[in-house]
Amino acid sequence: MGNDGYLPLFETKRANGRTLYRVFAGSIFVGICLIWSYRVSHVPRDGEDGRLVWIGLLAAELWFGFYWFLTQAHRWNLVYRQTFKDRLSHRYGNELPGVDIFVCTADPVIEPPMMVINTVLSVMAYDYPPEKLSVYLSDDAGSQLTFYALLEASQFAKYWIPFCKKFNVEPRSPAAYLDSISISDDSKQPKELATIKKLYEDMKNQVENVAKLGRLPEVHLRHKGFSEWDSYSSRHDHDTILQILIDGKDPNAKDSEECVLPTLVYVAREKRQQYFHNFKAGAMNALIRVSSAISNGQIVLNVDCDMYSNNSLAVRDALCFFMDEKKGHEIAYVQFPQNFDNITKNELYSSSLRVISQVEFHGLDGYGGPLYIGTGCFHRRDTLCGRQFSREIHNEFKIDIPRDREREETTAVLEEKSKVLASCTYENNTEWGKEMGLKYGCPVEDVITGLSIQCRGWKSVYYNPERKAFLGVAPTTLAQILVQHKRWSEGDFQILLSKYSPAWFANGKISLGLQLGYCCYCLWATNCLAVLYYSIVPSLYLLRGIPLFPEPSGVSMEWWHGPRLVE
Ligand SMILES: O=c1ccn([C@@H]2O[C@H](COP(=O)(O)OP(=O)(O)O[C@H]3O[C@H](CO)[C@@H](O)[C@H](O)[C@H]3O)[C@@H](O)[C@H]2O)c(=O)[nH]1
Ligand SMILES: [Mn+2]
Repeated sequence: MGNDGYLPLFETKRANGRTLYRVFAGSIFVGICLIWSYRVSHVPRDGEDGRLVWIGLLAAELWFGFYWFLTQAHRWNLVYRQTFKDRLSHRYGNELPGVDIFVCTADPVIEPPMMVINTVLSVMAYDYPPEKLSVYLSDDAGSQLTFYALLEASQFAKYWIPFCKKFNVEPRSPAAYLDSISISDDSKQPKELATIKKLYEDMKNQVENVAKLGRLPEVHLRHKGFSEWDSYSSRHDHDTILQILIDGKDPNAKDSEECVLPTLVYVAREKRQQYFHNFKAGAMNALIRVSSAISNGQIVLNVDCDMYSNNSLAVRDALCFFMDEKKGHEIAYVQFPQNFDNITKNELYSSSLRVISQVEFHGLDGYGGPLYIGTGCFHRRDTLCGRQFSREIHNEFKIDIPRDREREETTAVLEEKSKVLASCTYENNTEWGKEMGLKYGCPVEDVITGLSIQCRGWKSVYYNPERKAFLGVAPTTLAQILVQHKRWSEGDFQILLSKYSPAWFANGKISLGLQLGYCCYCLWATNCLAVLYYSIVPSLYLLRGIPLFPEPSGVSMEWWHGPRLVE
C-alpha cells in the first residue's frame, strides 16, 4: 500500500539473483575478450596457410560477441508481474469496459472448424459480464463449413456457458475440458456432465459429417445466413459475408438459464482478385472497424483460432493492468505468452518457445514491455488505431454506455451497415495499414505494429500467470518449423531495415534496453552467416591438417584428464 492508502491493481517485482547473473555475465564477457585477443594476436602472417580463414573466424567471433551483448537486454533486468483481481472486483464490481475478442481463421482444412469453434466457445465462456463481451470470427476462407460450425456453436453455447459457470470449469474449451475429465470416475460426475458431453458429441459428429460430405444438407441451408454465399465465386472473390449469430442486445438471446449471452459475429471480409488482402493484418483491420459499429468494446483481445483460452480469468487479469489508477493509463497492450498443449516429449525442434516466454519477455518487460506477438494480446482499441500517448490523459474508460440500439436499428440493418466497413475499397486513401490498425507489408505484422505503438510513447506489459492463459498448437514437423521460422526471421529482419527500425527510428522513443532487445530478434536471421562459417570452415581445414584453434596446453590437458584418472 502506498502512503496515500492506495492499493494498486498489479505489482511488479524484480527477479531474485540479478547480481549473481550479472557477475556470471561479466565472467562470460571476460572469456569473450580473451578469445578475441587470442584471435587478433595469432593471425597467420602474410602468405601463411589459413590467414584469410583466420580473419573470417575473427569476424565470426566478433559477431558472436556483439550478438551475445544484444542478448543481455533480454536477461539483465527480468521483472515479474502479479495482479490483484479481488481488488478489481471490489473496486469496480460490474462497472467494467466492453471487451471485443477477435478470432482469426483462414483455411478450413488446415484449421478444422471443430478446432475453431472450440476456441470461440472458450472465449465466449470467460468469467466476465456477458453483455460486455463480443466475439468476432474472421474467416478469410469464407467457408460455409466454418460458418455452419459457428452456427452450431452458437446453439451449444446456450448450454456450455451456464455449465462452465455452474461447475467453475477449466479450461473452457469443450474439447480440452472433456478430454481432461474422460479418465476420471464416471459415477461421481454430475448428470449435467453427461448431458453436455452428449450435446458436444452430437455437434461434433454433425460438423465432421458435413466436412466429410463436403456439402451441407438441405435442412441446414435454410438458415438465412447461407444466402450470403450467393455472391461467392471463390475464396478470393466474394462480397462481405457478415452475420450476427447472437446479438447480445436482443432480449431473446438467452442461455438455458435465462442469462444474457455474449454477442457472436461471423465475418468474411470482401475479397477481390484486384485488391490485395494483406493476410491477417487485413483481417484484423476489417474486424476493428466492424466491431466498432456493433459493440465498440474499449479493449480488444486477439487470439489465433488454434489457441484456446485456458484460464477464464485472463480478461480480469488484463484489466488489472489497464484499470490501475496510477499506472494503467501508460499501458497500451498486455501480452500473454504463447503456450502449447501438443509439445512432444523431447521437443525436438524447441517449438515450445520456452526461453522466449520464460526468460526473454520478462527481460523486455523490465525495459518498457514485450513485443506484440499476435495471439493472446489485449489492446486498448484507440492505441491500436493510432492514438499517441499523452501524460495528461488518465484512464477514461467510458464505463457502461450501452447504446440502446434496439430502438435505433434492427440486427439486419446493423449487419448491412457493418458490411461496408469490411469492403475492399474502404481502406483506399486512408491511413489503415499505415498509421491505423495493424501495419501492412511485413510478414510479422504484429511485431512492427507493437513497436510503432511503443514508439508513440506507450508501454506494454508481459503477464505470465501460473495457470496458462492460452494454449495452442505448435508446429511439430521440420517442414512446418522451417516455414514459421523463415517467416519470423525474415519479417524481423525487414523491420530492422524498415522505416520503423529499432536501430534508428526508435532511438530516443523507447529505452535503450528495449532497442537492443528488438535488435536481437531483428538480427536473428543474420546470425546464420557466422554460424555456417564457424561450423563448416574449421572442420574443412582440419581435414587439410591446418588447426584454427589453439592446441590444448599441458595444464588444460591435465585439468581435462584429471577427474578421469581419479575415477
Ligand atoms: O490471410 C490470412 C492468414 C492468416 N490468418 C490467421 O492468422 C493467424 C496466424 O497465422 P499462422 O499461419 O497460424 O501463423 P503462426 O506462425 O502460427 O502465427 C504466429 O506469427 C504470426 C506472425 O507474427 C502472428 O500473426 C500470429 O498471431 C502468431 O501466432 C491464424 O489464426 C490464421 O488463421 C488470417 O486470418 N488470414
Ligand atoms: Mn499458428
